[in-house]
Amino acid sequence: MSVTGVQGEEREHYTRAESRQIRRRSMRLLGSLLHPLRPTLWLTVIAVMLSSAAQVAGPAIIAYGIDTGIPALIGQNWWPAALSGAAYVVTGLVGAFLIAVYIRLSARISQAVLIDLRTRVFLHTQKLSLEFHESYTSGRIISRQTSDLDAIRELMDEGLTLLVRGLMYMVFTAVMLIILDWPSGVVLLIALVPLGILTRWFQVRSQQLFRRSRVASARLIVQFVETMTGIRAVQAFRKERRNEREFGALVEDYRDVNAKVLGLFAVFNPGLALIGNTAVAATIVLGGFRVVDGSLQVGVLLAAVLYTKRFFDPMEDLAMFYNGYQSAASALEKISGVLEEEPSVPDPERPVDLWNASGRVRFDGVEFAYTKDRVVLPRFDLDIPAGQTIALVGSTGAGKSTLAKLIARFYDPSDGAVTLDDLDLRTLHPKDLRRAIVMVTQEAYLFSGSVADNIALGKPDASFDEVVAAAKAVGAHEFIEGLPNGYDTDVNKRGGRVSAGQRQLISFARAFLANPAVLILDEATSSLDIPSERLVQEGLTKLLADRTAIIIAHRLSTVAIADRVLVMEHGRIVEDGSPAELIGGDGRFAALHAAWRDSLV
Ligand SMILES: Nc1ncnc2c1ncn2[C@@H]1O[C@H](COP(=O)(O)OP(=O)(O)OP(=O)(O)O)[C@@H](O)[C@H]1O
Repeated sequence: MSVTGVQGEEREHYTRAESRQIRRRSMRLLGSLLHPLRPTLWLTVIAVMLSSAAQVAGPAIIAYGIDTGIPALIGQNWWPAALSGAAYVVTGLVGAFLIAVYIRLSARISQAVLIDLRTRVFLHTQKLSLEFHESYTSGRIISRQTSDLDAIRELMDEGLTLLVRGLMYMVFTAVMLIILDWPSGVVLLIALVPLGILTRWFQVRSQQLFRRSRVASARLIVQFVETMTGIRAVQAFRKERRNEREFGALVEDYRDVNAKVLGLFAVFNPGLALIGNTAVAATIVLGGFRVVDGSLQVGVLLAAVLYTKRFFDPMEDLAMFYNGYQSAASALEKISGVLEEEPSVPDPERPVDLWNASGRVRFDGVEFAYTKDRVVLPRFDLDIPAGQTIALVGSTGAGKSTLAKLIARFYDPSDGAVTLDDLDLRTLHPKDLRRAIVMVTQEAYLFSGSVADNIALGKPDASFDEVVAAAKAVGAHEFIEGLPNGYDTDVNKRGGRVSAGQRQLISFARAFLANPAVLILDEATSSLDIPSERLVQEGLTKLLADRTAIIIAHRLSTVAIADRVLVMEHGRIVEDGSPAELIGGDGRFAALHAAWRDSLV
């Protein structure tokens, strides 16, 4: 199984080759993010190194003060003591200044990386084809944009400086200790053995637990987002109790795994303190004997003790860093997977010009399958002359929406070609395609903003008069005038709420303004009341005039305004003719029509 793009994202285990592939992909992404920031990065590293060096100088200066400064003071010589005091203050000040410098620089880097990454993820996911969005849920997209980016932000904001500073500090400290007093250095080296074992133990255990904790928190987000996006269904079907139970189980799982993580720290941190204190004690005892026999100065012993103690200080931070690093690395892996996805409906490299489409649509030997194992539309041909109004009918799952999506090029056929004015849709510039073919979906989605903005989406440079003219044409003007702020009413604010039928009319006005050669309409829910239905029906008639139209008709009243009816069954067109012909015949449509007529009396 491949791990390209978002495939295999939910898997817990990867083969070695797959891990390498994923790691390489996220490193490439990281490299491309950091590349423009190289000068700032170098400055940051230099500032961190210098500040660590300045801090590490402290104990050596103290040793000099005690062993040279104090004896000189007794002999009335103030200079060495004054010098060590001044050196201590100056290194302290320089260290503090450099800390301020690198905090500013690293903040600048982390902001730049995050903004870049956030923008890339947004623009890229927006560009990906419908096929991607139909399978990759919005919960997962939101996870990428929120918790994953947060994990990376946390690492960049604090983790990286912790790591670089901690490591630098440990290396410098060890080197200074060895230079100053090598026997104490040997004690430290011996302490590294249990330290290595403890760290390895922590690393192995924490890797699994941190991964489980991330999976658990991602599940929480997905569950939350899916409940909230489907809140109508949740409340309508009284799913709250079940959701509460499911959410409760997820929270419990998350808590358990976090408790285990804390348990790890409960062993690691005291273990660390034990090793550190033992090393300090050993240094004191060993050094004490050497001070007594005169082979070691007191000041050097004090410095050696300070160095040994300080060596262990950053270790707890490094363990925390490891946690942050793992979260950020896995977040980056997932994000790089999303960014690796290619639109399954790619833009043509050299688009063909299409100015005024007449609206003739043809399917030439088209076959279509969403997944390789199941053909949804077996091979077929279909010719729709310009200006014809087609009603697509058929039972649920027959393939009507699929056929419509092929005309709108939300998907490309698996075989054959869909053409507009004899041009393959795959060769058209997306702008030309969207201008020529417009699909009005069932939900008639309205964006936040005014009614006028929502209508103007059909033609972004439209004047207000054109917006009003479009609304009048489809019969939406009257109800819009009646809204609290007329055309300026915000459709998503309280009071600005519009009914399903009104929403449909707004989307008709939008399509009317766009004035496409081909209009595809996934017809409204049949829940409209009679006056609304009549209103929508009138709007529809105006909208359909002078263009090719394909209507997925759920109401037989809509079929009456069609020139031609296509009846679909199991992905095939089983009947094709004018409404009168089909009603007069003895096929499926005639039966459907008879049943509908009977239901009216
Ligand atoms: N994104 C998808 N991935 C895989 N299969 C799909 C997808 N969308 C639809 N299908 C399948 O394709 C077949 C045709 O579905 P389609 O939505 O075109 O039917 P329809 O006639 O429009 O139905 P309805 O009237 O209920 O909307 C169905 O069997 C459905 O399960």
